[in-house]
Amino acid sequence: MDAKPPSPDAFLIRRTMDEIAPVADKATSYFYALLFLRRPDLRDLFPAAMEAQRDRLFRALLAAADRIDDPGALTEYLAQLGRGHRKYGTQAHDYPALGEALIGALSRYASAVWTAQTEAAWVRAYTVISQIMIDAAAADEKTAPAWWSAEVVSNERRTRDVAVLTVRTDQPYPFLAGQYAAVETPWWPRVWRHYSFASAPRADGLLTFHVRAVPAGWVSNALVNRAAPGSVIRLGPPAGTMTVDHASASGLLCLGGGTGIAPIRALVEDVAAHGDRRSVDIFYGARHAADLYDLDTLLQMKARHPWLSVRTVVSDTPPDALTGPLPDAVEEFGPWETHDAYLSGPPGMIRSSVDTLVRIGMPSHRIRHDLVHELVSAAK
Ligand SMILES: NC(=O)C1=CN([C@@H]2O[C@H](COP(=O)(O)OP(=O)(O)OC[C@H]3O[C@@H](n4cnc5c(N)ncnc54)[C@H](O)[C@@H]3O)[C@@H](O)[C@H]2O)C=CC1
Repeated sequence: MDAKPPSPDAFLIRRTMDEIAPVADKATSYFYALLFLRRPDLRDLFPAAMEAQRDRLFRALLAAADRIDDPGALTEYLAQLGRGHRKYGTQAHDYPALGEALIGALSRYASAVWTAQTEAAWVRAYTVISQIMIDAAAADEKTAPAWWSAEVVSNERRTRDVAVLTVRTDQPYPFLAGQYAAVETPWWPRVWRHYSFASAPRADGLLTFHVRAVPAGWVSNALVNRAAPGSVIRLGPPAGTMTVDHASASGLLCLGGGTGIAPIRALVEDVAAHGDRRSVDIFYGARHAADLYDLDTLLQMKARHPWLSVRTVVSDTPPDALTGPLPDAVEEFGPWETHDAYLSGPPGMIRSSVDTLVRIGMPSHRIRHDLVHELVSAAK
């Protein structure tokens, strides 16, 4: 395969990132120190405890710069990021200060490769990045609120640490099955975490999330253990590209690990609602059989829909059915060349599932999942 050589700017940007990688922690701290020194007022847009936020913004900027040679992917990623930043209260005039802090941190921690050309390449990249974000936010402002208030309707405990939360938004919330939203609780102001919708859009407008309370997970523990009917949380705009292409007739191969089963369930409802009757094969993975908290619902769906198959894969204890890593089980039942794959679960599962599927011949453009770095924060 002929990989296109990077543009001169992309080459300089990648070289800076390679230099920064081993000292990314220090560069991140310095980035925020510079930012708050120059614009103390921006401190209020961030959570009180910065450890939770730490490198998210800095990493998002680096991820964007890394796509500078791929305008399609760059625009899609940044437009979503720009819209998503409205809920933090970010204004167009805040972007120059962010750019200065970014370049200040990079020039200090990548000093070995920093030249006037490198700086010029970063200035050009940041100008493109910030303009796409600003434009997307401005366009979104015309049609959508910066965030939605949502009242908890029910909090149903499924296992010791997994809860199903149902909420009602104050205004209509348009989204697609397979997408996710950032969620903020009243107990941890300005700390946002991503959760996938566990059902397709419903006639009653209610939204559902599956949340596992993970150790040291502020938002997840608050949602599982404190959110009760009447609690009000905030939601950012819908995001994510793991949605069904209804123009295609291909079967869907769905891998859901742990609470990653939530959007898979939404996809099944979406296929059913469109009357597509495409084959949908679900592999539902968990560490222990007792963690397959949503199996009953999936089996009920299977009883209604002859085109749906559901297989469970338990990795850490010997069950009566399939054992071992989720991707291996999928390989056993292949080939899947005529399917589109939908992957949802822990980052490690997504990475190894992509590797397995590509290895057994599935073209990578048929594999859908959301950005792993976004989902890492989803776990907390
Ligand atoms: N749209 C998405 O991609 C969504 C992702 N998630 C993420 O899914 C995760 C769910 O966590 P838990 O319920 O605690 O699941 P878990 O950690 O108990 O694992 C669930 C499944 O993934 C497999 N797995 C875990 N690590 C793996 C690895 N490195 N390689 C191969 N397989 C691996 C396990 O064997 C099991 O089958 C969270 O990180 C959450 O952020 C949750 C909802 C939606």
